Amino acid sequence: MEEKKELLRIEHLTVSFAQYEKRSAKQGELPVIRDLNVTVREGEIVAVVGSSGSGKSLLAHAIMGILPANAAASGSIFYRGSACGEAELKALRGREIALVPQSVNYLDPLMKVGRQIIGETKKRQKLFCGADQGKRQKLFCGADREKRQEEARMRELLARYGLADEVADLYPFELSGGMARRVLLLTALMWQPRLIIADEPTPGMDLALAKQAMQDFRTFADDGNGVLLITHDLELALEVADRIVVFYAGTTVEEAKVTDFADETLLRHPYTRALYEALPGRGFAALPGTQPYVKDLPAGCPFAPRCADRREACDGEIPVACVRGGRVRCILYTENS
Ligand SMILES: Nc1ncnc2c1ncn2[C@@H]1O[C@H](COP(=O)(O)OP(=O)(O)OP(=O)(O)O)[C@@H](O)[C@H]1O
Ligand code: NI
Repeated sequence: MEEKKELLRIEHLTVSFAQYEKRSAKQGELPVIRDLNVTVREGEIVAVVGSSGSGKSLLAHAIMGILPANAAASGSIFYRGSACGEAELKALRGREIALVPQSVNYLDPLMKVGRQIIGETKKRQKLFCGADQGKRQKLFCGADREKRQEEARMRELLARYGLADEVADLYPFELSGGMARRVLLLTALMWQPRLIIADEPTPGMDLALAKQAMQDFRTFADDGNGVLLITHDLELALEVADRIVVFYAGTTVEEAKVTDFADETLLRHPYTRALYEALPGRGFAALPGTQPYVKDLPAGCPFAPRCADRREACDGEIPVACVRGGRVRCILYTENS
């Protein structure tokens, strides 16, 4: 079978925050993401699964080029085969890559919802048509017809997510949390980008709407686009994704096909197996202990303190191994272990 074309490839991404050390004017570096790898191909939904604080949102922000000012990133981000620096990412986020942010605070509080949904689409078209060619753009885009089409599409999307037309005339503060989430989601769908980065898109939605969102992601991916679905909900991810990337304490510990989750013995990393054991259908066996805070990360494997298979070599460097068509970062799969 022909390998699908890559949309996004992230290699060895590291994100650190500059911070002052206690009782000293010295600035230290706090790495919160370390050596992280993710790939999304055309036609794929890739789910990034990990518990709170594992670095999922920071990954989304690194891809969108919107990390906070005190963060420094290194590593490589490729979009459709081209390496992207800050400027390239900025251009892409207006056109090709859309974010469904985790926080509803991303809505502009001073602008009516409808204008925001359509405004984002306009911004994108401007980039396509050439920003400084105002008049030509009007002719080129057929302004009136275009506007009617956009409004019709917006109304269709609003209805699909159980929102009345009137919602377009509200300000964000007049929306409930769940309504605001739906607006963020349909804004991304409205753009028709090539890649959607959806950071916890469904909390606050009821089951039917969450299912609708997943179905829309599936259709979007089947049209040859890509979705990076960020979630702490493995069950949801298993329903819709093609591949699962498991995060633990700021790094990728495993990359597996969804079908690997049909049989526990196909899973590779002890943490992935622990997540699997915690699924409702598997008896909710919660893993004792907590994910370490980035400041207290042990050397070597961050999961080692909670791992039943722990051995001395876990304290050293752990390379990524390719196993059964997936990837794993665990000493059990390296030579001489
Ligand atoms: N601006 C910041 N300054 C310092 N540390 C930060 C900053 N933003 C995030 N972090 C730290 O980076 C780590 C990863 O945060 P991130 O928001 O990516 O987690 P997450 O996996 O998205 O969690 P959640 O599931 O709760 O949304 C956390 O330990 C967090 O404390
Ligand atoms: Ni997050």
